[in-house]
Amino acid sequence: ARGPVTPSGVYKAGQPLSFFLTKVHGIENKYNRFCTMDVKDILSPEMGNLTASCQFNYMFEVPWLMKQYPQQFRSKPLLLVHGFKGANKASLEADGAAYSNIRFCQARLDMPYGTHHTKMMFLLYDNGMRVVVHTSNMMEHDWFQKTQGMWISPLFPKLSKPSSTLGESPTGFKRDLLEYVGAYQAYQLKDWKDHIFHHDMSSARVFIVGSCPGRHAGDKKSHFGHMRLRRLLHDHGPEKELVRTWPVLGQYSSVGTLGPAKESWLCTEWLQSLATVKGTSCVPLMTIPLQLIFPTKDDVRTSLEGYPAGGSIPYSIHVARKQPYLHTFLHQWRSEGRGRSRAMPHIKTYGRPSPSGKELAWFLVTSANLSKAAWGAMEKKGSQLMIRSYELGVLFFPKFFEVKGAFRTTSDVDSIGGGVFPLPYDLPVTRYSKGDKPWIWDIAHKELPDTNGNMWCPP
Ligand SMILES: O=C(O)c1c[nH]c2c(-c3ccccc3)cccc2c1=O
Repeated sequence: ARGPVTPSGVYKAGQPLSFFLTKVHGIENKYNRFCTMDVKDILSPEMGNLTASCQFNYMFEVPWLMKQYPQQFRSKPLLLVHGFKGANKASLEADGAAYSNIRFCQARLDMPYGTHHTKMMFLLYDNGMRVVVHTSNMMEHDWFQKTQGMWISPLFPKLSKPSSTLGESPTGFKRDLLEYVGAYQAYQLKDWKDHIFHHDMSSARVFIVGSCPGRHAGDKKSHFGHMRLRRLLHDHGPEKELVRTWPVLGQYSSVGTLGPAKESWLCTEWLQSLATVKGTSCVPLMTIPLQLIFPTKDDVRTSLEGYPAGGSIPYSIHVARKQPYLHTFLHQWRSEGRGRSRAMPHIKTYGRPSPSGKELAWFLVTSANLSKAAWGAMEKKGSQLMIRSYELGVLFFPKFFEVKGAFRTTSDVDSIGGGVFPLPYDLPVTRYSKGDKPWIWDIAHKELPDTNGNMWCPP
């Protein structure tokens, strides 16, 4: 199959990878024709006859969300999984009270500074179930003029009886999804765990990479966060020789406090995980180029949205000031091939591209920004991994898509074919120019006007 084949046989994607970008409004149609989906496409009757759904997310505009469902699905049971507390929780629940089909599940956030970032849809149909793992908040602006990503599962058929072993995929998708959902320890998710038990997920070819709050020790240490990625790269990653000179790539829309020096966490613990190859994590980190993609002030200023795009790129001056070393790794947001150089990134992706960018040893699309809260930080001499937030992503390895060696890549998808990976941005990356500054959301930007002729004067 060439990706999600809807009942009418309409192909919404050109590849079995099922990795899409969201539709960007206001750009040439040709850039929204292949490997793109709008929120209404995902919820369309063409994907299945919906009987219930569950939306895991961070931010919700409830009236807008309800309008994204086709009229005939707006009365179906809808569970919203969030991490809000206090007034924010009350406000969200008040918004939902207007809809008798909406129920809520508040994810427990016991660690300070934790957030429920995970963005996932469970879509239950009369003939099966689909899982969508993505990067967009359930609010209009996130689906309008930004670069966002998603993985849409094949239709998982219903099993004749529930099973934790039947319906397992070569990547352990069903087991790992159940473990992730189980980590919430929430009674409101029991029915959805049962639905997962009841479906055959053997067609899933991606690995789940999740984070959940807690101090993970023993064998659980490699079940979440960057240690989960380290374990998967150790078990299924590229041959050491193949990627010896290949960069590690990180692309994200916000950054946490990573410590006073690159050796504090970024270029030691975190890079050690992402640079892991088949069979070993012992690679000379000094020889591994680290390439980070993060929008410049001018990328935001000249974007389709203008400076307001920066309202979803919350990099604080208080954090930036503490880690000037980070800026030496930064590269511009460039997506000429996908027509998205002016659609600011809210997608988060990580991978191992060849120096030319023509090949890719693995690729992760996730909710996780570049932060210790999301990826975890080792404690107690590396015996436990402390994670603050819920995050979720899916990891693509070539061999699980019948591709020998590395994926061939393209950032120009109008000729997408088997085994070619549709990148969200242009590779090789483009370093910041002299004078380029990273976008910072809580300082004024008044030197030059944005696309709409406005300046940026945060309160
Ligand atoms: O999970 C997500 O997608 C997002 C999570 N937090 C965001 C914030 C924020 C920053 C500091 C404190 C609280 C919220 C601001 C703007 C966009 C986002 C966002 O997009």
